[in-house]
Amino acid sequence: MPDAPAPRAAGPARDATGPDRSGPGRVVRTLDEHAAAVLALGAPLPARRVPLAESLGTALAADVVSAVDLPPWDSSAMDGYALRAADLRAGAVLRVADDVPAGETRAVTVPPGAAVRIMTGAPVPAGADTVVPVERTDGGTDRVTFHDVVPPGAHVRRRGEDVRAGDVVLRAGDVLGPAALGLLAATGHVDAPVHARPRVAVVSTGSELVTGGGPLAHGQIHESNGVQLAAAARAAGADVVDVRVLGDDVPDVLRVLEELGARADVVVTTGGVSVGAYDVVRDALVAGGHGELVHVRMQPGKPQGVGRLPSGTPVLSLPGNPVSAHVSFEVFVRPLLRRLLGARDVHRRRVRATLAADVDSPAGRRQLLRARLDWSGGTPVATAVGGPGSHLLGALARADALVDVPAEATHVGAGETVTVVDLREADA
Ligand SMILES: Nc1nc2c(c(=O)[nH]1)N[C@H]1C(S)=C(S)[C@@H](COP(=O)(O)OP(=O)(O)OC[C@H]3O[C@@H](n4cnc5c(N)ncnc54)[C@H](O)[C@@H]3O)O[C@H]1N2
Ligand code: MOO
Repeated sequence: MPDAPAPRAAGPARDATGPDRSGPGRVVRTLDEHAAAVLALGAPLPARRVPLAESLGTALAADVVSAVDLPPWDSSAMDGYALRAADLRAGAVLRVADDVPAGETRAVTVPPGAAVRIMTGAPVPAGADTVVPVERTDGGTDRVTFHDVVPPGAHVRRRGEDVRAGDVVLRAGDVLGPAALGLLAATGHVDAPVHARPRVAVVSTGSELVTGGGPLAHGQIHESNGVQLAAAARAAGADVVDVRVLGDDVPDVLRVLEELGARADVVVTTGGVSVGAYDVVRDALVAGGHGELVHVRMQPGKPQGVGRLPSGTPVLSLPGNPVSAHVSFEVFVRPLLRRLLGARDVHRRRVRATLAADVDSPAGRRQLLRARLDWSGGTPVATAVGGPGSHLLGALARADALVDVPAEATHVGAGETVTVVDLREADA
């Protein structure tokens, strides 16, 4: 994430088996160091032309030029009468010489001393420079009486006043939202040169996980991270090609990871990366020689795995706690997906906000605290929801922001200014 402290000059430290229980042999990194390491795993995917209807949320691989002027000709902004401004006076009565609906392709001219009935979006006839809305007239069809005047040039949209043929209307790296797609269509395009969407496979691990609803035995829980991460990947612009839920079986996890690696651009796993006896993703990454285990100095999201599968596909192993998985996706996976997608800006918007109430934070770990942002006043106000527990999914679902508490801070007081990551999806 931006606004970060500079990475340490020295190489990554190896963590001793100390009181933080991060585990022997783990690489210790700051959030920014790990985010940079993950981002370095990918580059924008190849470009192709994709129909506009399938391009929402993709990023342009090249600048796009307009084929036409917008508007393409002088057009009326109102239903009414087109005429020469010189002929308009309050109380004037003019002959209605013609009728121009939208879609009229005849070249119509308004004679001096006459008016042409015109509809919104229709071409303004030659000779006319002004449109009088129908409400300011008697609405006549043979002869029309003008109740009052409008300024010369009123309600005429000039050819090319919005976009000119040859203008670059969108740039490489722009992510296509609804308005951008509308602009592409209006400027004569039926498809767009965009980078491929990253193909993402999601793997949840844990013998306690149950899919498909139904009653739970003691010790079981409904699987949720797979659903959550797949949705987050789609919201980031990715294609989710597979979602698997696996038990705590190392050979099985290893086999599935390698299989998915051949079909995906990124494999995301959740669970089993900590220091427990059955942390199978950790063991599969080590057994397959596919990656390293990392202790990131953050909360939530401390245990992480990262590497490459035999196909070369990056594998990102997030912790199993639902809030940890979600926040880890936000700060590590999403920027990589945005990079593969070719987006110019891979990071979420960060804003300065006022903290509504005191919060505490662990020393030495950068905390990303779930919060709601109130934008109703001048400066946004951030209210933490649910506290720091990384199991608090109910609170996560109410949050729309992350308060970024620096690693060295152990307390931030009400009224202090904090940096906040805005999690709301932009309209691209
Ligand atoms: N002795 C230590 N224990 C733990 C440490 C530590 O340093 N020393 N770190 C803790 C931290 S911090 C985290 S985060 C977790 C991460 O552990 P894992 O990645 O191995 O995750 P699991 O143990 O598999 O699961 C944790 C938690 O999340 C639930 N879970 C897992 N997957 C799903 C899913 N797909 N859907 C819903 N919920 C899921 C799981 O049932 C557990 O409750 O380790 C701490 N422990
Ligand atoms: O680092 Mo864990 O992700 O705090 O719960």
